[in-house]
Amino acid sequence: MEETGTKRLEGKSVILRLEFNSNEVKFGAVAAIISEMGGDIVAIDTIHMSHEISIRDVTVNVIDASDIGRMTDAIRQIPGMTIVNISDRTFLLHLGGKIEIVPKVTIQNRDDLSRVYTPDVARVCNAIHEDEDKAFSLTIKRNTVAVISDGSAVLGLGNIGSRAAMPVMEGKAMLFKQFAGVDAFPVCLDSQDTEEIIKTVKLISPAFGGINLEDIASPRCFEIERRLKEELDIPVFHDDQHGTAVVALAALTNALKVAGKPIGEVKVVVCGIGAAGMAISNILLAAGVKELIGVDRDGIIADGEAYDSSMMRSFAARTNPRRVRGALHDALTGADVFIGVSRGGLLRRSDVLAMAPNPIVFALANPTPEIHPEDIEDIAAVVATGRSDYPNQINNVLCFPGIFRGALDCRAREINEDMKLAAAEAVASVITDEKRNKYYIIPSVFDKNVVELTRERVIQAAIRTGVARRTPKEYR
Ligand SMILES: NC(=O)C1=CN([C@@H]2O[C@H](COP(=O)(O)OP(=O)(O)OC[C@H]3O[C@@H](n4cnc5c(N)ncnc54)[C@H](O)[C@@H]3O)[C@@H](O)[C@H]2O)C=CC1
Ligand SMILES: CC(=O)C(=O)O
Ligand SMILES: [Mg+2]
Repeated sequence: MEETGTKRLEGKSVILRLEFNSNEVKFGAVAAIISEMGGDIVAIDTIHMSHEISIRDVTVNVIDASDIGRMTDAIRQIPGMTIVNISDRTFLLHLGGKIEIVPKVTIQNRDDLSRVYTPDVARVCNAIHEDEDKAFSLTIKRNTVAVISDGSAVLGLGNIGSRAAMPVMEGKAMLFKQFAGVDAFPVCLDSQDTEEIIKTVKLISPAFGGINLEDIASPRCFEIERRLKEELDIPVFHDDQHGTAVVALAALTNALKVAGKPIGEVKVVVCGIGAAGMAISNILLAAGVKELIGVDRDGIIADGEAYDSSMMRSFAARTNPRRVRGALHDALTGADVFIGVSRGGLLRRSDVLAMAPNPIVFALANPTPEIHPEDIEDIAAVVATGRSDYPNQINNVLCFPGIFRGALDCRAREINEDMKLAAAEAVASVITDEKRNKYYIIPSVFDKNVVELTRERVIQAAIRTGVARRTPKEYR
């Protein structure tokens, strides 16, 4: 099995609305063609049925999206059969967007109206004017996070712009609410200018208890986060950096136990030293990794090379102690761990074969990983991706809901290093010694213990490091 860039089409589900004359054609004929063309019928809904005309919605799953074209061409050849419509279930789910705002109380009469709005609301406004901290208790601020993107590094899709980023940010908002009860709002900015973004986020910050920066390209994301952290008194967290780093550390902690390797003795290669790669490297160094090599587009990052950014110069100075030079393959020779947060399909089976025995491969690029698990399952001790359709999903969704839940509940001023490390320990600890194995190094996002434990550890760390402005009842 060789080599890089294998083109793989992702599974897809479509609904075909079929109209046919039941005297002329039987539904079984269509079903047979769908099956022959690689389709799996998962639902049939009758929309209309008369003596002659039958209209049915047929939901079909296919592994290879190109099967859909062949299948519909074949169905169109059946005499008496018409395809009225083809709908993509994912697009249907996005019609009109995925979230909405729902009031907590209903306005039933003029008295209610005068309380929620003018004139009575003015008393509440004045109370906040006199003591701005009351914004936390008397407005949505205490439970609301802005999910901010400029659309410049959306998943692994690149700079697709702010409008195209909205479905991802709406998705993040859903995850915040479903997993941690946090009200999050997607804010996609029509600017990719660092100063404009900083200014805009500061201007809208009064309404929010936290800022989650998402899918903003490096190196701009580093400066934006640094300045906002300095200039705002609410937590600012770049999810692609720190969320990914926390979950990667949690997963590596457990993967190393499966592979039987201590963290201080492993050689780690991080591919893609952008937002996620820089933060993953930093947290792994803080957690005890001694030999870490970064690889970006131009190859291995090494001290002594000329880099434009001071962050890259600092990274080079802190990593690659043996001053290895060359390309990804050179970095991977003899390495124990590969962590990819770069681009889909760039890792080859031969690269993994060059690694040390029992290699650990985290191919985290989304939506297409650096290598597909089935290509190396037989030679790797542990494989993980960022996707939900393989075992071992390393995705920042495992930590950002719990981290923000904890930070909001103790009204933390910031999310600091101790809180991130505490979150990584919490996520890792959900997998007990008895349960841990090569396919189970990281819990499911649906495991309720993840958010609960993360929240608890994050609050404890915030209190310990003096950034909590409120102590929740259970910690008093
Ligand atoms: N599983 C997860 O939870 C997460 C996955 N990701 C994925 O990681 C990838 C990177 O995301 P970000 O760090 O936010 O983007 P980014 O744009 O900040 O960084 C990407 C880095 O990869 C480098 N790169 C591009 N092509 C390369 C190549 N051929 N070889 C080596 N390096 C290369 C770029 O120069 C850049 O430094 C994306 O695919 C994203 O979807 C990001 C965050 C979370
Ligand atoms: C998971 C995520 O945040 C990303 O791929 O950008
Ligand atoms: Mg992201």
